[in-house]
Amino acid sequence: MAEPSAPLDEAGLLALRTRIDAVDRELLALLNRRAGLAMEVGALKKREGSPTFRPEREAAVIDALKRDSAGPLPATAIAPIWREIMSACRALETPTRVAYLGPAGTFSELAVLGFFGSSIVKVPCPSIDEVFRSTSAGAADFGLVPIENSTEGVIARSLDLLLATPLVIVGETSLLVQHHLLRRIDSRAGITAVVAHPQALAQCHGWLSANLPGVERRAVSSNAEGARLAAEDDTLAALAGDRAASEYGLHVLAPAIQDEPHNRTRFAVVTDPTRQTLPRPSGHDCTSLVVSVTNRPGAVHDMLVPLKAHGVSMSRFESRPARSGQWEYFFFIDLEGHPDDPRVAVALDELRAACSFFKVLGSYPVDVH
Ligand SMILES: O=C(O)C(=O)C[C@]1(C(=O)O)C=C[C@@H](O)C=C1
Repeated sequence: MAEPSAPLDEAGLLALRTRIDAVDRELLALLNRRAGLAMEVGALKKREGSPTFRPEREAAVIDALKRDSAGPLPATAIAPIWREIMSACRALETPTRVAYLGPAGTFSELAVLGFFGSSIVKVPCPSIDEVFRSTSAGAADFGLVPIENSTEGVIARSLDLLLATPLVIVGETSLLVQHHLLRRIDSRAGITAVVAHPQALAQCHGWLSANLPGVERRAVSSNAEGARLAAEDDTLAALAGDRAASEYGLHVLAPAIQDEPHNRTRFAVVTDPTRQTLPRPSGHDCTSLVVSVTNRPGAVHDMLVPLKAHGVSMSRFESRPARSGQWEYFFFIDLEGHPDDPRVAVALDELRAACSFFKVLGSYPVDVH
């Protein structure tokens, strides 16, 4: 039996809440003062034809506040609070339109809200190709696409489009991705098919084999689309996250059934470099490239020598077949640093000289949590 709780000190509670109300009024006045200053920045930028969104500035603001915070707010609470504040301030300057793999309720949408905050114009798209197309055509200022998953590896279509289109990466963000088994009725009996994006079906392969053997796995364009279908058909179950469950009113039959509990997806934020300025150094940056070398012994080793020689660290090295039929590969490389740093610039120049193909996909602030 639980201990009977002590009677609440009503007077003490009221006094504390009155003080919280007073602090909230102060915060509101300060936030409005901040918003006014952001509007002045916006007017200045408009006069100079300069874009509103400055990811390196936002990353630096958050980094500095996390460093200087005296607590007791945990450092992890700082980034989401200030992302929202800056999102609202940015929206007063100009609306930011962001394309992503929709519909409502996808992990991509969650990543968009985490990165840009909620004061944006959402442009949900039916495919990754459409995200690139909308951003290239100027229907969106930015696009957000998944590029790799910690369980399943690269998202090939995103990498192929980064290679093939002139869009550049200006930011990154990552999400812990938990898939639940969702259904309109609260029972596992009579499920004829599990519908989800192929990546989610793959990430839950072990659980589905053990718990729903023989049930069809049907690939659809997104997990949210699967949830939408499951909301209309009682014979279907979907694999999707909390947001899709609440968006489509589905029961969680089994929570977090992905085979890898720490399943993370990394997303890239892309833009058209003719419409937006590229991020300047934030102090903690990543440069992404795609390169190819002629197929000869030692070629990959030689290509990487300049990085070691100039002390530039590599945080990712991924190969994709070049589809030439010659066993040639494209290598997707992430380096630590920004080309404004002379060490990185020299390493990049030497690397370029050692490659038969070389393209910088973008330099951007490392994800801040
Ligand atoms: O500093 C700027 O350039 C601003 O426009 C202000 C501000 C902010 O709210 O702090 C808003 C948008 C930018 O992306 C960066 C920062």
